Amino acid sequence: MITFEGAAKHYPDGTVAVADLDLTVETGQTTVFVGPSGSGKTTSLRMINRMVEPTRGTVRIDGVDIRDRDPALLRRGIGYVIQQAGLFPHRTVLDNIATVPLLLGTPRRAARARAAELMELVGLDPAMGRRWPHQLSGGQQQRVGVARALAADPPVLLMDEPFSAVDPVVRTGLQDELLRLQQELRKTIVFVTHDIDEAVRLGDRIAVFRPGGELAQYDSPERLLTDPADDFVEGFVGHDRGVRRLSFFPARVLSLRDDVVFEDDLKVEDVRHIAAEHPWLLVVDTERSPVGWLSDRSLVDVPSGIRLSELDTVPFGHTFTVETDSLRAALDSAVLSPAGRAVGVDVDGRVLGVVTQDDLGAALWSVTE
Ligand SMILES: Nc1ncnc2c1ncn2[C@@H]1O[C@H](COP(=O)(O)OP(=O)(O)OP(=O)(O)O)[C@@H](O)[C@H]1O
Repeated sequence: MITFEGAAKHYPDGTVAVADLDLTVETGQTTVFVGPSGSGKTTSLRMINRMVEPTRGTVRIDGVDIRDRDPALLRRGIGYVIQQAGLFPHRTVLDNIATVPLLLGTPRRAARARAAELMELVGLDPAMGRRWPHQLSGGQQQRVGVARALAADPPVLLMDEPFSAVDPVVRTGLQDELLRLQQELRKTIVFVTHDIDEAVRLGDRIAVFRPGGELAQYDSPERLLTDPADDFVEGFVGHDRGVRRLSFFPARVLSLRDDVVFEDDLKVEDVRHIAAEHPWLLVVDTERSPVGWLSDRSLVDVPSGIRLSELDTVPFGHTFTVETDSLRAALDSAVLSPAGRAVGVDVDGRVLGVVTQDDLGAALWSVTE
């Protein structure tokens, strides 16, 4: 447990970087510091490993005032990951990861073996260990940064905007990887970001900072979206927080219909009676992978005997996974679908059914009211 007790940082020029911070970071959880630029997130984070000394107040780790700890020893128990990884350019990837164990006197062979294991843990091919940092993509470098921070197996991990320099797709992949790692490792993570979506995705608890280094709200992601403490937090979490909240409700509450789903070896006359009542039919192959949408109008002039596989279909858009996705993913799937309907699949990508906008609307009202 990390506790800030009235911790403040004032600079001689009068800047109040952090004002009287009282906050407890729970062991084994991910706590996210989020807020606009200059609101004191990084300063607060760096108080934890004594890179910044508070001008007032106290920071404790497991009850011990960190001023009573030797900074070098303290930092051995605290991994630190920064934006753009901060790798040593003239060391191979493997030696970058092995930096701390080597400093602590671990024999080179053992340190490199451990580094190779860590590469696998963060989703990198250990064969990349012989490369130089500049020979990796930005996302791969961030993974190396995470592996390096984990090398001494510290109970605490500080992450300062670690994923902000990579593109959104890579960023989502890195977030997924961190969620997976955290399931396994249960470190005490403090993560700084500007991005409320990232905070909601990764945080067990979120601390929202406001300009002037004040804590505006400290809550679970769901509480933050449901019940923002004031106008500042409401503005910061965004006026679309209603839609964001849907990420906390599972898509499996939806009722899916499969009476409009047809395998593509059927003939047009087998489906005409359904098409008379439904504007869109979903065609799947014999493995139940989605093929595309057929509109009722597109069947009008098609002679009998033609198989569905011979017809042009409209792209099915993107699917949602019923067991693991949220209502937000289902809504997204419906909104982006040319048919205005969401396609629900199982974890192997087989179609379980479709959800119409009416069904979706009814489910949204019932869970969020
Ligand atoms: N050495 C310093 N001297 C004076 N002011 C400083 C110093 N270091 C930081 N500050 C100020 O303290 C405030 C908080 O900075 P901090 O880096 O903690 O903010 P942040 O929320 O992490 O911002 P960002 O998201 O832009 O990184 C800022 O106004 C910054 O300019």
